[in-house]
Amino acid sequence: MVSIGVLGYGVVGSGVVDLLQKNGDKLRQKLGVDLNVFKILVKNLDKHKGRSPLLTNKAEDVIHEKVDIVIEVMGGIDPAYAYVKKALVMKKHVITANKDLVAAHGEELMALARENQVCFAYEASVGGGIPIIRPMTDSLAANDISQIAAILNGTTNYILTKMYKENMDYKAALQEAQRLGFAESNPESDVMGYDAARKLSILSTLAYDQKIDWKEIDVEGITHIDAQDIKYAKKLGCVIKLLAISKKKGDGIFAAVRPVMVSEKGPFGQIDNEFNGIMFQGDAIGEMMFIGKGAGKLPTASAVVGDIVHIVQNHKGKYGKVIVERKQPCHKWENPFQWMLRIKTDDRYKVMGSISELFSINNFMFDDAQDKGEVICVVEIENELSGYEKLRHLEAQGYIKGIKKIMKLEEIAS
Ligand SMILES: NC(=O)C1=CN([C@@H]2O[C@H](COP(=O)(O)OP(=O)(O)OC[C@H]3O[C@@H](n4cnc5c(N)ncnc54)[C@H](OP(=O)(O)O)[C@@H]3O)[C@@H](O)[C@H]2O)C=CC1
Ligand SMILES: N[C@@H](CC=O)C(=O)O
Repeated sequence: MVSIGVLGYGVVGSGVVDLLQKNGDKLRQKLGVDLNVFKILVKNLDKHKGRSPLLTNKAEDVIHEKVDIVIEVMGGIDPAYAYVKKALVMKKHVITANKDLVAAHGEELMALARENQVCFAYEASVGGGIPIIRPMTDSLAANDISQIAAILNGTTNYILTKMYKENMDYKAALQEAQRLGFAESNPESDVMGYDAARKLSILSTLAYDQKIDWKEIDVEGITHIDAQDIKYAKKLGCVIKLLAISKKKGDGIFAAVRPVMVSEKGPFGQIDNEFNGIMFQGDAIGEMMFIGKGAGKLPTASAVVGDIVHIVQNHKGKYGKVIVERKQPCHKWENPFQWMLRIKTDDRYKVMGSISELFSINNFMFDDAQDKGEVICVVEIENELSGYEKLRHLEAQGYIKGIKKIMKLEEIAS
């Protein structure tokens, strides 16, 4: 029998316990052993009255001599970090879905796991139910990966889908994502793009064999996206997605998280709701995309239970390479792209004149009657640095009250 301690009984923790129960027979047949939940840690026992006799509010009941595998699905850094370290030192295998923890302390915890001859597995920390960590560490290891482009946050993708397809307002869509268990306990992490940046840092570190710190990734969230942006994106045959992109550029690495307008019919344009999509460019495999549910109870539990199976089948403490070399990513997009600009002004004609002088214009698209005080257009940009330089010139003209820009990509060029 394999004894499992679970830290956390929220969306993911309860999903893991339910899934182990639901598919217990099938797992027993596959593995030849029983998977038995020993104890489950929660913060507030009163909240869970009558739900399970295994609940406790004492961590030492879970990180216990009799336990073989500790599953950390509490979230946050404290006390999760201390609990995971304690479990590894006690030579327990550890599985986590906690990207905050993996992005901040992953390398140290992998090294500690190796030292103690146990596994530190984190499949659910990126892409929810999508198997992506093990493909990156094992199956795709023969490739030199040059680029990752991905939708990595289910909550923001759900919000943007609802705003686009059902004209739902941002706040209502966020509340729905919270109700469905997609959002973090502090959803700022989702909507400000930090969650996607953490996941991009985990994937990029594995892809490029150099530590990419999530705090050094250029991040823009979706809080400023409004119904007008969605309306203009639609007019252009586009949909707005929060994309996480990293790519090798000579000796450097570009890494950013941004809302981007992509073609409605393209590979990212069709990934809706809580689904994630992760596209790689490898020298042997070429382009490859993984799509699936990136958030939610059972999809995430599926990845956690997959890690249990992996540990039981291998049991050697080999899982997870330890990356020590650090790399600071650069933030500026170096390929041609377009910006949709929304410029607030009292003097539209002057602004249009200035834009025409500074930029090559693809399209002026505002509606005279509706879009009062705004000039809306799509302009061609050679690279981001030159684009910002031109914006500075535009702002210096004085009759501009504010500029909003959203990147538009025809394709994610390598
Ligand atoms: N939700 C999702 O779709 C996904 C989540 N994840 C990650 O999985 C982890 C868990 O997420 P989720 O299940 O949604 O979170 P929840 O907020 O739903 O659940 C957290 C659980 O941990 C318990 N907990 C939190 N802090 C403590 C503490 N200090 N001491 C004891 N127990 C504590 C809570 O106890 P109590 O119930 O008493 O409050 C609760 O049972 C997070 O790292 C998240 O980022 C990863 C992929 C997808
Ligand atoms: N809050 C996260 C949950 C999964 O990691 C998301 O919305 O993607």
